[in-house]
Amino acid sequence: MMTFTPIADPTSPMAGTGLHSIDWPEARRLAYDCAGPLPTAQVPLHAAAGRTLSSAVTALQDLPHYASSAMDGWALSGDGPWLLAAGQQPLAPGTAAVIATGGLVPEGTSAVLRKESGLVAEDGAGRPVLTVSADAKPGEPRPGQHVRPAGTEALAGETLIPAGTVLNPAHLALAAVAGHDLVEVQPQPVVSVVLTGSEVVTSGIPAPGNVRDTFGPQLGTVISQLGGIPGNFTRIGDSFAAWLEALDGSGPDSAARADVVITTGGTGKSGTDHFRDAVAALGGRLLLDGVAMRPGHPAVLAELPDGRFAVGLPGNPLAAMMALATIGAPLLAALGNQPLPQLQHATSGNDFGPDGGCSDGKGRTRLIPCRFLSGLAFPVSHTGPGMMRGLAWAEGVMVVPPGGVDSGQPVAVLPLPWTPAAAATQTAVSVGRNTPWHA
Ligand SMILES: Nc1nc2c(c(=O)[nH]1)N[C@H]1C(S)=C(S)[C@@H](COP(=O)(O)OP(=O)(O)OC[C@H]3O[C@@H](n4cnc5c(N)ncnc54)[C@H](O)[C@@H]3O)O[C@H]1N2
Ligand code: MOO
Repeated sequence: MMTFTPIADPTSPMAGTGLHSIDWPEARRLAYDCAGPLPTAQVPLHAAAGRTLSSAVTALQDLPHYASSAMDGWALSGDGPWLLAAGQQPLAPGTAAVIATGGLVPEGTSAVLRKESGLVAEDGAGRPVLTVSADAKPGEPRPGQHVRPAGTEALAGETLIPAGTVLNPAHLALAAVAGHDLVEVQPQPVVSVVLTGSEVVTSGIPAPGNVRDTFGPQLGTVISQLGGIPGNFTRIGDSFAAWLEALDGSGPDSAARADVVITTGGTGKSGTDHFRDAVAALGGRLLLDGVAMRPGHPAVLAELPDGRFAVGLPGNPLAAMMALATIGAPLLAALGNQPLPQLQHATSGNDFGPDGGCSDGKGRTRLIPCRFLSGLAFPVSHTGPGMMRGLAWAEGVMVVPPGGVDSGQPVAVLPLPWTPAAAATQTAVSVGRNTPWHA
C-alpha cells in the first residue's frame, strides 16, 4: 500500500496522493508498461474465433490420415476385368471392391473407377465382374486415379497455424481436422465497469439536476473494440460504502473475475468523489494520478491488491473517453499482449497556440476530436468536456502538444476504436513493447 503524502497545493486534484500529473505520452507508456500479458489459456475450438493463437497448431497426424477415394465407384487392383470382392484386404490383382467418396482405400488398390465409368455383369460362372463402360473417359482408370493419398494436405508434425495468428473460423476447422480439441490462446482482459453518480439516469428525458447516462450505451462496445471482454456493469450512487463494495473483489457478486475495473466519475475532489480513497481503503496503490491533458486530466490508474487494475475515468463524458483512450487502451493492449496502439500522423488544418498549463504549471496536451479534409485534420465543433456531439462525428483525435501546433505542421492523431485507421493521411507509426515513443 502506498503512502499518501500531501503535495504542495492542497486544492489540487492530486493533493494527498503523492503523485503529480504526468505528461500525456508518459501516461500512455506507463499504462502500457505497468501490465504484462495475461497467462495463455487452452480454450475449446468453438470459443476461440477471433482470439490470438499463442502456441502453434501442428498436424497431429498426416492429413488426410488415410488414403481415401475421391469418387463413388470401385477400388481396383491391376488390370480389368475385375471380379467384385467383398472386403478382402489387401485387394488382390484382378479384383475390385465397391467404395464411396471418402472411403478407406484398401491396400493393393491401384485406382478408383467412377461409378459412371464402370459396368457390372455376371460372368459365365454367375460371379459379378466389373468392366470399364463405354461411357468412361479415354484412359480410365489411370494408375492412382481418384485416390487421395494420405499426407497430401500436411504431414504429421507440420505447422498448420503459427503462433500469433488471429483465428478465423476456417483456422478452427483446420485445427479440428488436425486432431485438436483445444487451442492455446492469449486471453483478452475481462473488464468490469462501475458507473457512479446518483444524478445519473438510464432512460428517458432527464430532469434538471439529473443527467442521462452516456457511458452505459457505449462502454461495452468500446471495451470490445479495445481488445477487452466487457464484464459486469454495476451502477452505484455517490456513497463511499457503495464505492468500496463495488471495487472490492471479494464479494459473491463482485468484479473479482475481471482483470480491469473501469469506474466513471468520482475522480474529482468534492465530498462525493471517492476513487482514490476507496482504492487506498482497499489496500490498492495509485500508479498514475492525473495526466497533463485536457480534457480528462483527473484520470487515475491504480492497482488493487488482488491484481486487478482500476481505471478511474472522470465523469465528464468526453473527458472520460479521452482518458480511456489515453490509459485504458494501452492497459488493455498490454494485458492482451498487443502492441501499444499506434498513433497516426496528419497535417494540422488549424493553428493551436501554447497551452496555458494546469495548476501544477505543466503544459497540457490537448486531445481534440477531428475530421480529415483534403489530407488536413480539422477540429470538430461541440468538444466541451461534457459533450458527446463532436466525438460522435469525429474520425480521430488530434494530439496537440503543450507547445501548440501551426496549420500545415504535422500533428499526431489518435485513432478512435471505431474508425478505420486509414483516416489520417500519413503512415501510422508502429510502436511495439518497450519501444520509446515521443509525441
Ligand atoms: N474544483 C474543481 N472542480 C473540478 C475540477 C477541478 O480541477 N477543480 N476538475 C473538473 C474536471 S476537468 C473534471 S473532468 C471533473 C471530474 O469529475 P469527476 O470524475 O469527479 O466526476 P463527477 O463529479 O462525478 O461528474 C462530473 C460530471 O460528469 C457527469 N457524469 C457523471 N457520470 C455520468 C454519466 N454516466 N453520464 C453522463 N454524465 C455523467 C456528472 O453529472 C457531472 O456533470 O471535475 C471537474 N470539476
Ligand atoms: O479535464 Mo475535465 O476532464 O475537462 O472535463
